[in-house]
Amino acid sequence: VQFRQDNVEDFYDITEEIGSGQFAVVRKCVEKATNKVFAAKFIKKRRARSSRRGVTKEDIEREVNILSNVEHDNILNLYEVFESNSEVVLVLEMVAGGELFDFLAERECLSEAEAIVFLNQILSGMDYLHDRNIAHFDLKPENIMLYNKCEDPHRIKLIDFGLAHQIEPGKEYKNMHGTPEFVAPEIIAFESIGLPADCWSIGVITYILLSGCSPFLGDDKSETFENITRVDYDFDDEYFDGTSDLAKDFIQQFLIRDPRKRLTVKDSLSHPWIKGAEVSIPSWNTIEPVYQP
Ligand SMILES: Nc1cc2c(nn1)-c1ccccc1CC2
Repeated sequence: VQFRQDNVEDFYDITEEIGSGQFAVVRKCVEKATNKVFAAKFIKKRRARSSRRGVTKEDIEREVNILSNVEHDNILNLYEVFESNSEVVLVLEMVAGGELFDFLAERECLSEAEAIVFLNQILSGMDYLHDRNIAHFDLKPENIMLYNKCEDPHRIKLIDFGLAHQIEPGKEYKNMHGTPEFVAPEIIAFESIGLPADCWSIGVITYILLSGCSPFLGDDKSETFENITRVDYDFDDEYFDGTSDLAKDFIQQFLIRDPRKRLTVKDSLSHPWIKGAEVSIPSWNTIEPVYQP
């Protein structure tokens, strides 16, 4: 995908803000020629090498390259890219169902059946990425968007590949990034990191989906890091009383200190909790669909 040097406003009507990150703002936009709705992600370019603000051209190109070379139903699609001297604009597929984070906040926690409907899609998208040695490195409920609110069962898309990297097998990769609550111990220890870091985050996300609680969250960042480094978490009966042993085993196999011993995405698809699930989502207007994953 080439970076168009035209002005994005000549081709899209830019409207309300629908999201924002550290150096990016996402606005709803309508393509003038087709009246189709997209999401425009405006990324501030870093001006000087020494500056801490904005994103380097190299990091922006990495995100664009990854998005341009992936195509999966659960990964947000990139349509085109515009560049001006101060920013790069990614024209992305519009998803209007909001973050899984907010969906969960309204419900406090999900039934195992509902969590499995989401996890099947998260694991499917992550299996596609990991097959291509692409690590997301920022998996969290805020970066999982619902396609739309009214659909049932809910379809999701993985978004924000700003920290994603293609990991060359055998090559060492180290970096300190991600959101404290969800980062794997090897990231905190500044050891080499790879695909297993995403698997740790999936374990944290599953714990949150089923309980509404965050397993390692402390009163501040350093306490959270302490809890992660010690893998200090438990299944408090107050929140996990009705949770099946299979679900707890699924989580436990991701939250393992040694990345080499951690469950891979591919293996997790065969875990009895995911594989064995006869998932049916009660929906008011149709007979009960029974899903055989
Ligand atoms: N960092 C973010 C953040 C967001 C998005 N993308 N990247 C997004 C993409 C498509 C539709 C809506 C959004 C809003 C949140």
